[in-house]
Order: sequence, then C-alpha cells, then structure tokens
Amino acid sequence: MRMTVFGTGYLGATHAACMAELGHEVLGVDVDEAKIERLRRGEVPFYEPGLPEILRKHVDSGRLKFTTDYAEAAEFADLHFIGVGTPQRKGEFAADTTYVEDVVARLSPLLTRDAVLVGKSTVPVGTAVRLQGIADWHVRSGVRAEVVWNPEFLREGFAVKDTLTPDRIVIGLPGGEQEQSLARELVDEAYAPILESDPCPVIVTDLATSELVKVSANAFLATKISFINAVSEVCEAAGADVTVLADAIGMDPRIGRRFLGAGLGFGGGCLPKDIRAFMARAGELGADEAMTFLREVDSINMRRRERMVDLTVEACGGTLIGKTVAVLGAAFKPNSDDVRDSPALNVAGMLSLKGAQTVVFDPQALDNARALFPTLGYAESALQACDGADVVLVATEWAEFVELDPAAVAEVARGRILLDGRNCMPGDTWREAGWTYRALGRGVPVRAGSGTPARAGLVTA
Ligand SMILES: NC(=O)C1=CN([C@@H]2O[C@H](COP(=O)(O)OP(=O)(O)OC[C@H]3O[C@@H](n4cnc5c(N)ncnc54)[C@H](O)[C@@H]3O)[C@@H](O)[C@H]2O)C=CC1
Ligand SMILES: O=C(O)[C@H]1O[C@H](OP(=O)(O)OP(=O)(O)OC[C@H]2O[C@@H](n3ccc(=O)[nH]c3=O)[C@H](O)[C@@H]2O)[C@H](O)[C@@H](O)[C@@H]1O
Repeated sequence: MRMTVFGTGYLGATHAACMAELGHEVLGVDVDEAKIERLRRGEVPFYEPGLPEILRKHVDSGRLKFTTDYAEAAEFADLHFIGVGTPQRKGEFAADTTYVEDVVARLSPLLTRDAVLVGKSTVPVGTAVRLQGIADWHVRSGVRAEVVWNPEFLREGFAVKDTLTPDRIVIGLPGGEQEQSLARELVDEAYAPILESDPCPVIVTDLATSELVKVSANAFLATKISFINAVSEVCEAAGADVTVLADAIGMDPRIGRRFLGAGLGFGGGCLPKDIRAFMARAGELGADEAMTFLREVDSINMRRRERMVDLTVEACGGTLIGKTVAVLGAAFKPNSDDVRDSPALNVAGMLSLKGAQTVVFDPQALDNARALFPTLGYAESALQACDGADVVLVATEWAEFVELDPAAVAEVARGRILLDGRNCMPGDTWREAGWTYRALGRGVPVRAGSGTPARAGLVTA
C-alpha cells in the first residue's frame, strides 16, 4: 500500500524505511531541504545501526522516495503518518506541539479525497482531538481527514529492530476498540506484514489512552532509572555497591534488572522532555498532584551529573584548575550520535566551566557535540583524548571504552584515575593494572562493627 511519513528525523526516517522494508510504497516528507536531499541519495543523516542498509535498498528499488512538497504528499497516499518533533517549549515544561499542528494545517486543505492522519509523535493527552479540530477546519467540503494515534516505542540504537518487531502496537481511535472506519482499515493494512511474520499484541483503544500509554511508558522508565540512582546516593553514603544491589533486586521478576543501570542518569531527546511535558499536562488537567513525583525523578537525575563533577574535583585533589580530564562519550547513550540533553556533554561542559581542560571523544557523536559545545576540546580517538589526562571519565558506555586496555591508556595518560560514570568498566582489571577506579554508587564496605562507612561519599570501589 502507499503511505507518507511526515518528519524524517530519528523516528520518521526509520519508520519510512521500515515501512518500505515491509513492502509498502513510502514517501517521506520534511521541511528540511538538506535532509531530504541526503535521504534521496540514500544517506541517513544520523547514526542508527542497520538503517543505512534498508534505506539505500529501498531508495534504489524506488519503493522509498522523499519530498518537501506537501501537495505531492497529499496526492500520493490516503494514509499519512506524522512523526515530527515535539520538543520542550523554551522556558517551560510543556511540549511544543506546533510542528504537529503545522503538518495537519498544511496537509488538510490539500487533500482531495478522504484520508487518515496517524500521529506517531509523542504528544500531551488531548492533542489528537485538537488536531482533529484543525483538520476539520482546513479540509475541503466533502473530504474527511480522520486523526488517529499510534505512539512509537522504538529505542535509538535499536530503531530498526524495534520497528520491525515491536513489543506491541497501540492504536488510538476516536471510537475506541469498536470503531470500524477507513482509519482502522488502513492502519491494519500498514501493520499486517509485521503481524503475519512476527505477531505481537495489538491494543486498540481510545485516543486519550493511546496518547497517555506513550508518556506513561517513558515516565515509568525514567522513574525506574531515578529510583536506582536515588538508591545509589544511599549506597555512596553507606559504603554499599549499587550494582550488586541492582542485580539482587532485579532477580525478582516483578522488578526486573533492565533500566536499573545506575550512573549518570537519563538524557536524550525523549525521557527528560516527556516527563516534564507529562507534569505540565497533568497540571493543565487539574491533576498536578498526581505527577509531582516526576519532579523528584527529574531532580534525582540531574543531581547525578553534579555528583559526577564533584567526584572529578575530588579525584583531582580539590580543584580542576590546571587539570586535564578525558571525557569518553558525548552521545546520550551508546549506539547513537544523539547529543540532545546528553549527560556526558553536560558533565564535560560543567568540568570545563570549573577550569578543567576537557577533551571529549565519542565514536559517532563528535560532529553533533562540536556543533553544540564548540568550546570544548575534542579528540579523534579514545587514546588521543587520554593523552596527558590527569583523570579519565567514562560518560557513555560504548563497547570500545569498556574494552579499553588499561596498560595502553596508562602509556599516554598523566594520571592513573578512572572514573566510571556508567558502572560499565571492568574495575578489577583496571585496579590490577595500577589504576584508581571510582564509580557512582559504589562505596567501600562499612567496617564491621563501626556502623559508618570507611569513607563518606564516593570512594574507591
Ligand atoms: N527519537 C526517538 O527515538 C523517538 C521519538 N519519538 C517521538 O517522535 C517525535 C519525533 O522525534 P525525533 O524523530 O527524535 O525528532 P527529530 O528532531 O529527529 O525529527 C523531527 C523532524 O521533523 C521535521 N519537521 C518539523 N516540522 C515539520 C513539518 N511541518 N513538516 C514536515 N517535517 C517537519 C524536522 O525537520 C525533523 O527532520 C517526537 O515527538 C519524539 O518524542 C517517539 C519514539 C522514539
Ligand atoms: O520516546 C522515545 O523517544 C523513546 O525513549 C526511550 O528510548 P531512548 O531515548 O532511545 O533511550 P533509552 O535506551 O531509553 O535510554 C534513555 C536514557 O536512559 C539512560 N539509562 C538507560 C537505562 C538504564 O538502566 N540507565 C540509564 O541511565 C540511557 O543512558 C539514556 O541516557 C525509550 O526507551 C523508548 O521506548 C522510547 O520510544
């Protein structure tokens, strides 16, 4: 079948290419001419494992095309996915929904026959109903544009796999589960190849529930991370080890080990802005008290970054003036080049403001990092970043950092201090090689009978 995808960023480009992979004819639409030019050439404008291969395959086969022309898109298909950005509004917690509104306002008057607009962006509850109003206002008489919602749960770094083999598909329709409409028919047809090859649960519900499922999922994930990071603070004070604790509590299947990775906390273009938008929307709905705990989730998360800076200052003997810190990692997580609200870059920026010479390396995110923080120092390899460093700080758990040879780093670094911001490094190996290894949430054991940790705060693990 034919379909369009509005917005060709991390979500939209992946969705468009995966829909082509499922056998559909797809037209990707964006307002960014340069991005569309690159996509037309079969180039993915960001790093996402597995995506370049399927994108090029379907650009070459002619099944996947790109345009900036809304009229062409209106004519091309009756099913239109919307995956444009919904960033945090400047100076506010609320989501900026102007981009999704813009798509609906511009596309609707160009439709010459009934069509279905399927929102995939993450939006505050109530947005779909508002967009339906915008569509109704703009469509020509006799034409119906139905707005439905189909939130996306993909993770960057696993975007292709998550799109082609999702855990679940959630579809929000104005009439809920009972609705039989063109929208139901077209969305079912779009996902039929997934359900035929590798079935997953399909939840058909009302619009509000579908919008809330998405923000609740992200809020839960953020809460889980902040829970373990809050416990991590207590571990630091008590001389306990948060990684052992996470393993132990994670063995209870009701809890589960995933997303109990203590460290620098969450960043990226979604979790931070989504919990803030959820709080803002709950407030608008008069349910602000229900979501105030998310303010704490946010604070715990941001505190981890400050703690990392404090630990670095401590490791440097109380001041960063005259010290060189190698920061390994710039992306908000490994297998991504996304630096939106990246804890790694935030920490690097704070260290630099406190007087450290900061040298950052990331296997994929250097260009994005340079564009966002041009004044930081950058290196072209991990070893180059460590050259002359007093302290080596791992801020993103790329496999190549985990596998670094401590002896090779020792040959170039000035100091022998490794700070593990992600609890990902083999601490014993580094200690055996003569390094001081320190990590967030891992203090020394409490001395028997003393009742107090051997050293308060963050100490050598
Ligand atoms: N990045 C991710 O892993 C996921 C993102 N989401 C949600 O998907 C949405 C998009 O996120 P990303 O892809 O990360 O954002 P992004 O910033 O990478 O991409 C957004 C794209 O929309 C384009 N755009 C803006 N206005 C437009 C318009 N009027 N017409 C056509 N294109 C327009 C921009 O030029 C840009 O290419 C957000 O709501 C996000 O919360 C949901 C699940 C996963
Ligand atoms: O709405 C979205 O955009 C997406 O947001 C997240 O996906 P993503 O932002 O790609 O990355 P995650 O793997 O969730 O990691 C988010 C952040 O949490 C951090 N994290 C993750 C796990 C953990 O145990 N500890 C931890 O600090 C990561 O380092 C990263 O900074 C969700 O996992 C996706 O399901 C969702 O679709």
